[in-house]
Amino acid sequence: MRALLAFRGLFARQARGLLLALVLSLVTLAAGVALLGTSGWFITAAALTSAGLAFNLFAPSALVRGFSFIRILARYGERLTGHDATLRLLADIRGWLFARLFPRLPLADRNLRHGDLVSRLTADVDALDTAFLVAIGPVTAALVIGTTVTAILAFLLPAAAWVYGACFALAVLVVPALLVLRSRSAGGQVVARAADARLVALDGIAGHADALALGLLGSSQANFSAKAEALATARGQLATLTAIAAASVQGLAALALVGVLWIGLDHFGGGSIDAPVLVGLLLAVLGSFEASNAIVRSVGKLSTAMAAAERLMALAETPVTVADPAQPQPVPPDAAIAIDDVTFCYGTGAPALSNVTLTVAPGEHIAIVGPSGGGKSSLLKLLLRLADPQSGRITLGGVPLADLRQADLHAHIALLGQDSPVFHDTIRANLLIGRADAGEPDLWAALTAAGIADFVRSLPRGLDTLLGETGKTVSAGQGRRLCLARTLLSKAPIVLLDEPTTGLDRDAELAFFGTLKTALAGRTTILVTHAALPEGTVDRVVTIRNGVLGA
Ligand SMILES: Nc1ncnc2c1ncn2[C@@H]1O[C@H](COP(=O)(O)OP(=O)(O)OP(=O)(O)O)[C@@H](O)[C@H]1O
Repeated sequence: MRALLAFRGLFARQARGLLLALVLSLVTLAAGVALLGTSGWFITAAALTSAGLAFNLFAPSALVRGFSFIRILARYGERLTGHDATLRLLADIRGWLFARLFPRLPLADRNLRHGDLVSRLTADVDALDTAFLVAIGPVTAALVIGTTVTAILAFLLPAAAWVYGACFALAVLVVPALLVLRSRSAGGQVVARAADARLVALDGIAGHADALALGLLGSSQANFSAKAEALATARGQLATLTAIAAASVQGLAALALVGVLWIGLDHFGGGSIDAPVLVGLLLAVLGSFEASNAIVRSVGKLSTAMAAAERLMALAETPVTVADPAQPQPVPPDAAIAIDDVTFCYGTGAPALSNVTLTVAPGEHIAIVGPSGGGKSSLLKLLLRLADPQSGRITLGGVPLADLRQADLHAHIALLGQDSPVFHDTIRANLLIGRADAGEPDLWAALTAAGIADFVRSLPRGLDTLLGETGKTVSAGQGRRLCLARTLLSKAPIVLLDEPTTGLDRDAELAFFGTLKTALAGRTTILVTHAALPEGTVDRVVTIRNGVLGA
């Protein structure tokens, strides 16, 4: 519950919409109860009055119609405003989570895998909407309706008010509270197992080609089936608890009805209440339990919302890997990069970099090559200050990276990674990520420098061509070049290229390297690659092996 309460500020931002939805759900319930009560009273009174001669049919029938219209309109309005406010709330929660996540990337906890993050950012956030829609709103509405019906009974049938009040309180407060308590662990299991199943599904899709080639599809399917079965078991447990609670509420509704009928018949015999009013009251009692049914049906989901909130808070409260300085310095222009005796290790493992010293002059192009695991990517990570070295220091124009604001540093250094994505959007939108205010001539200049302008020009829709999911409408080489154009568009004077030709055939790779010198002219460039570099691609090549820099 503590984790769920941590989101109250975001809930408060949507207070108006949520309050309106609450009022409308109250009107819906009240109209439903009034509709049933009036109908019971009306039908009984009409039946008891011979041919309706002495009974004014007009007023009650108008009331019945009026209440049903109010009920329909209020329910419609409640769904509209409730869902609108909830969707806005979910958008706020996602924005809040992303904002908390960015300074924490890359996450120190390597167990938090991609699929798990996806699961948290989608399903766990979605689970939070239930907190209001199914719990707070209906409970409040039910309490108002129950109190009103109890007050009416206290006026007309005082003894019945006690019976009804007790049954209703048990149905809307005690049963849901017990359900929340008993379903906590089942709710937690549902969330955790759903995340597991999603992870296995994502792994299965990502590794499908390999699993197929190695004949492992069977075990991949069996693994998914086992996870899905575990999830179904947890959901079954939650559903059983919810069904028991729903049956208890039905039992309490029946008890309240029999109690009111019993006491009512006694009063009817004594002449203190007439038949139409008694029937109207009985139906109103039945109608009011609609509210409690709604609570129980959905309060089971509160336990999943609580478990989801805990997972989200754990993510949002992950310690920040690198903190901004209290008094940041400006980034010096045209500055040399100086890596001075840097040693870095992940956790308590062996050093990924040992006593590395390297200087890169402004505008110089260097390549870092070496065997896999040598420490190339780790060095780029330190240059972007995604982690700090344990000893030694890195400076930019003499200013230690630790004295710069992360945002300033990242505006100064552009990265083209081996997995830089092409987004499912137009070429224009993909490029503008590099510089939002770039004009049409800038876009074409970047495309020309990246060697892909002719291709884009040949497309019927040019810059407005949709690239499809992960750029499936362009080749791997064209995708890389579009990413390079996006990197070039940024005004960053330092460019880091991490295995930019991964996935390209040798011809495409050579063509890509061929464009680098002119495309990046004037910018300090550090190219990390496994590929054999054609003569003249860079000014200097250094090798890194087992974390040690060599010539
Ligand atoms: N996040 C991490 N946590 C722990 N160890 C890591 C992490 N990333 C890399 N390492 C380890 O640090 C060492 C250097 O890895 P790094 O990725 O920098 O090498 P690389 O030269 O870029 O390799 P490749 O060419 O295969 O990308 C390796 O031993 C690697 O296992």
